[in-house]
Amino acid sequence: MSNYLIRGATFPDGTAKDLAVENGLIVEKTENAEVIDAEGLRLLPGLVDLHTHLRQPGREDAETIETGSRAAALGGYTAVCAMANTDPVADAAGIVEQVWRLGREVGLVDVQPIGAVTLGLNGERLAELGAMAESAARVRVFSDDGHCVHDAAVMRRALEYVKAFDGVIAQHAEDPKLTVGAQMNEGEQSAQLGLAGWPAVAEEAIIARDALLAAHVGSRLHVCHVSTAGSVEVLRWAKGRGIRVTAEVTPHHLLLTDELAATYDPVYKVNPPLRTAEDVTALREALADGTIDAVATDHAPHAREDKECEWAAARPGMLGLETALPIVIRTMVETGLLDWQGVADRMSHAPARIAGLTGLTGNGRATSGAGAHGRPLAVGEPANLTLVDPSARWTVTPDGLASISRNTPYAGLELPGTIVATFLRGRPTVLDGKAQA
Ligand SMILES: NC(=O)N[C@@H](CC(=O)O)C(=O)O
Ligand SMILES: [Zn+2]
Ligand SMILES: [Zn+2]
Repeated sequence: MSNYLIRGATFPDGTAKDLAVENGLIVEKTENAEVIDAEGLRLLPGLVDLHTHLRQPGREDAETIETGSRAAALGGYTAVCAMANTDPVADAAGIVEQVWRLGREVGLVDVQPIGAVTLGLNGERLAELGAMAESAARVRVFSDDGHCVHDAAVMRRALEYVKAFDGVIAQHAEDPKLTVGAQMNEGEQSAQLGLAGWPAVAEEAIIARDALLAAHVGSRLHVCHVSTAGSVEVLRWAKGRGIRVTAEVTPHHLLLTDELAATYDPVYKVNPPLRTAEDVTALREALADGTIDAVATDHAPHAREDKECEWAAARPGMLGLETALPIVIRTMVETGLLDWQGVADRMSHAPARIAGLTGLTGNGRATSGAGAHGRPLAVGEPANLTLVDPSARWTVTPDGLASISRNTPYAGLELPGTIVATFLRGRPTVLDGKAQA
């Protein structure tokens, strides 16, 4: 394994200095190192994605663990949490172990499987949460994402169950009775376009209910892809009461609005739907003040036939891994809402903490350093690093992305920030902006 000297990089706190890497760790100094000139570049702890759809097993025509891992590394990620809505569903130890192992074989990012909450995502019977937690994949996050755990009694039992191993239930907050046939955000736009609406209350009511359940049970709730100003209010209230709830927002909900539905281009169809400009403003403010803890991509690749069709027939979801940091730079950093320390927190430290990937147990004691993410950029820590050129600008082209799928909503858009290098435990997975293997 090579040694690296990253020279003159600007750390999240704004100081520029050298960083040495040896045997996978950040060290005081190193010799015979490969030197990387990082003057003017930003150094971040390796990014961690709480919400990635890798589609393997089952839809390898849309993405595989290998292509998704490559997209993640190119986006500056060193760890991704793989959603359970695969085919078969990741609702048992054997399947999460398989995903985890395939991730290790590819070796470009750490793939941390998320387990399903209920068997087959059917919302009725709890999956083998304990067996998944005890498996080699060490699952801590459970989610029926794509579906809401809508039965309050099932949600309560799931929250109770995961308490034993400091697990967390990541809820796709959508009251299904309020979104039957929904195609986009319910509001002025949907009325004009004549499309069935997905009202904000369908999300907000479930977040409020689940926050109360989490408080009742004394367990941990995470809210996936928060999309409305009202949800932000509910989260603020819950956090103010000391309820253990965390939340994520996607890059697309920080940038795009429901006006794009007027194009009838299914690339803009996503769950939860793109909302209004007022919602976007509230989400940005909430991410800035910490009401929303983390940015998560909800990277949702879809095969051509599932997107290149009529709006109503198209599957919801958009690509996100390779554009997430640039969108955050554009919406949060260039607007002055978040500094780079904030970016490091919302895209690495916080998501790693929520997913239990920091290598520390709940009481702060170190377990194992090997799988640790979201750690400080300090001597002795694993060298999971992302090097960014914040002043470079690039134009998104679907064919230029590493994903198998092409459903990026940003085609033709110029974005700030390129990923120059990504290091996973001291090994470059991206160098000079190119994936290594
Ligand atoms: N976000 C989406 O629109 N789609 C996701 C499921 C989900 O995140 O709810 C998918 O799996 O395609
Ligand atoms: Zn979802
Ligand atoms: Zn999702």
